[in-house]
Amino acid sequence: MYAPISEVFCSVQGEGPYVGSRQAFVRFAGCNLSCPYCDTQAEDPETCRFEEKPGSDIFEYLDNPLSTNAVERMLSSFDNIHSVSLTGGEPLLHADFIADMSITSPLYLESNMTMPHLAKKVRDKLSFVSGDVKIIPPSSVEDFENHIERTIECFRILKTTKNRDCFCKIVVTKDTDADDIEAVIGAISGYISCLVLQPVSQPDKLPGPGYLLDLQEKLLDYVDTKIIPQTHKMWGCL
Ligand SMILES: C[S@@+](CC[C@H](N)C(=O)[O-])C[C@H]1O[C@@H](n2cnc3c(N)ncnc32)[C@H](O)[C@@H]1O
Ligand SMILES: Nc1nc2[nH]cc(C(=O)O)c2c(=O)[nH]1
Ligand code: SF4
Ligand SMILES: [Mg+2]
Repeated sequence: MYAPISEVFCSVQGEGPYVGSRQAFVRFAGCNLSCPYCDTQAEDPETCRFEEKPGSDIFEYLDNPLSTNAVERMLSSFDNIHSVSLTGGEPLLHADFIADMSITSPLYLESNMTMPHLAKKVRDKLSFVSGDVKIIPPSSVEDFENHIERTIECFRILKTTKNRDCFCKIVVTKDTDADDIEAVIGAISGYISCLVLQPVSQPDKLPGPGYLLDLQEKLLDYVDTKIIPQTHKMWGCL
């Protein structure tokens, strides 16, 4: 199996409840959405950059697409990791590649949770699911109701079990509608271990602290709700 991958590196998880845990990251190229706040390049790159020594800022470049064997070889150079983060872009677009991967470290999926038929293909391989709910404007998604139905179905498929921790992250901007969040959390609260409200990184789109704290108070009626900003950007690591 082959997939376009933009980077492979070792860092610590900078978001959500596992913040600070040492991870290897595999960033798949391409996405089915275009969230207005997205901080990651969407296009398929010709090469994948591989930072063999963590934090060195020295990269080796490999031609895309990469084989599962090539990715497994890169990952085997990283020691003492908690898990391997599969991110992107949207990693579920490469569900067959993920299903084909054979590594001993636990797999941690970062997904936009919009493609339930692909979620089914990888369900049994995942130990951690960091599932986003994308509250995005009509310009970014054709049919919002159907988008949310598919999101709920993905959470049902990838829900927390005795072998898997599934939690939810929502990027909150000053345009995010609290009622939209409440409706979807009401539907998925039984599937997740917690909800993380992730304030958007762009300062001009940031909601005020009062808005976030009111939202947290409301959502705590449904599920354990934390407010955690991205931390990796603060200290300049990948
Ligand atoms: C780049 S995405 C890749 C995985 C998947 N496509 C998704 O959106 O979950 C990884 C994480 O970064 C978050 N993210 C992207 N842009 C952001 C921003 N400007 N501020 C805060 N979080 C952001 C996403 O919401 C997601 O939780
Ligand atoms: N350190 C670090 N933590 C992360 N958590 C989610 C990331 C992502 O882009 O998916 C990410 C990332 O790119 N770097
Ligand atoms: S789903 Fe993830 S990668 Fe795709 S545009 Fe949205 S934030 Fe970016
Ligand atoms: Mg990121």
